[in-house]
Amino acid sequence: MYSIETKSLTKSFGDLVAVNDISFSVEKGEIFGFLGPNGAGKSTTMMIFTTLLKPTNGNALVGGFDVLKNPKQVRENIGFVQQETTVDEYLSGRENLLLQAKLNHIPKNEINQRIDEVLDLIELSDKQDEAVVTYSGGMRKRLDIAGGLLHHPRVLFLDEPTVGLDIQTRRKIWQYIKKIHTQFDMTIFLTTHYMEEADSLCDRIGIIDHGKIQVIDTPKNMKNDLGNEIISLVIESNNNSDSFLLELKKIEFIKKINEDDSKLTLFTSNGTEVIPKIFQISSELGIKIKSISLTQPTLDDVFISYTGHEIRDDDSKYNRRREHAKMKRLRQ
Ligand SMILES: Nc1ncnc2c1ncn2[C@@H]1O[C@H](COP(=O)(O)OP(=O)(O)OP(=O)(O)O)[C@@H](O)[C@H]1O
Repeated sequence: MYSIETKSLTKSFGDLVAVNDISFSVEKGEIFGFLGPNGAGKSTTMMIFTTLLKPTNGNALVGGFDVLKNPKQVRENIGFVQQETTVDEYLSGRENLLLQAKLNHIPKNEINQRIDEVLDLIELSDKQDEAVVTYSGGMRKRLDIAGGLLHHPRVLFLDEPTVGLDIQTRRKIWQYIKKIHTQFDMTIFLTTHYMEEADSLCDRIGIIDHGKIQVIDTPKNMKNDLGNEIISLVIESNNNSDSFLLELKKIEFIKKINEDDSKLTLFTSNGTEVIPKIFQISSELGIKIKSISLTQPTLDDVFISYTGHEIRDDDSKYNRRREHAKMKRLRQ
């Protein structure tokens, strides 16, 4: 049983194809993550799933409902926690949730009990009567997430749930997301550009770049597919560099080689066998090895192997995102 199914989904803004013919499904109860850099098409896809944008082509079913034909039913079955916090700073935490409960048409006699339940879950009961202006960034995010849970959605959408937060707060939020997932037994679809977040939270990850899905798999399988070891090699280039690369490609156990100028990354299933062979070939061809190291693959390596570039995780993103979101709102 799928919570999200999409086929040939495409979204263009003028000449720009932000989401380019993507098809995939998310199983009921899964935590599924879209991992990709700025501008990859993550938020656009999520906005289509949450009925805030219409696709140019293709379609999607969310919670079994068609986003184009049954948008109201889709909205009743989902929670959407946007990247920007939507809480009102001058209201208390509880007042914010009351407002959210009314917007979600939660029956009056259930409101207080549901608010108590989510406040307890995200451990904000003690601070519920304080104005949000006094809350830290992490507490505001928790309150935002709580607001998305009040109507007990079947599918929860989290757009970059920890962007702009420090690493300790980020890890705390991951714990809350895991707790919510278990307690509410819901499907979670999240977007992130943090490798560690995708690795820690997601059952499966879709790597998205330039509007296209490059691969979908479990983090573990993705890493295993690269081989269990990585040899990073920096050489002093000379006329034999091309032959050196050709010879390396012939070595048994090497699954893939990425080249970045004089830096070579070799994905292998048996580093200890491969390293002596590298030294042998380099001495035969007169190639000087400046450095060599053997490590275990990370999700960063997986990302590079599928996209050919790093995810560019820079701190300026948060402000850029705010500008971006403002632009989106203005254009709608
Ligand atoms: N309303 C819009 N009008 C025009 N272009 C848009 C609009 N929304 C998004 N885009 C463009 O579509 C592309 C994908 O944007 P999207 O926000 O989906 O990316 P993303 O992966 O979520 O990255 P980011 O985290 O930077 O938002 C980008 O090039 C973006 O500039």
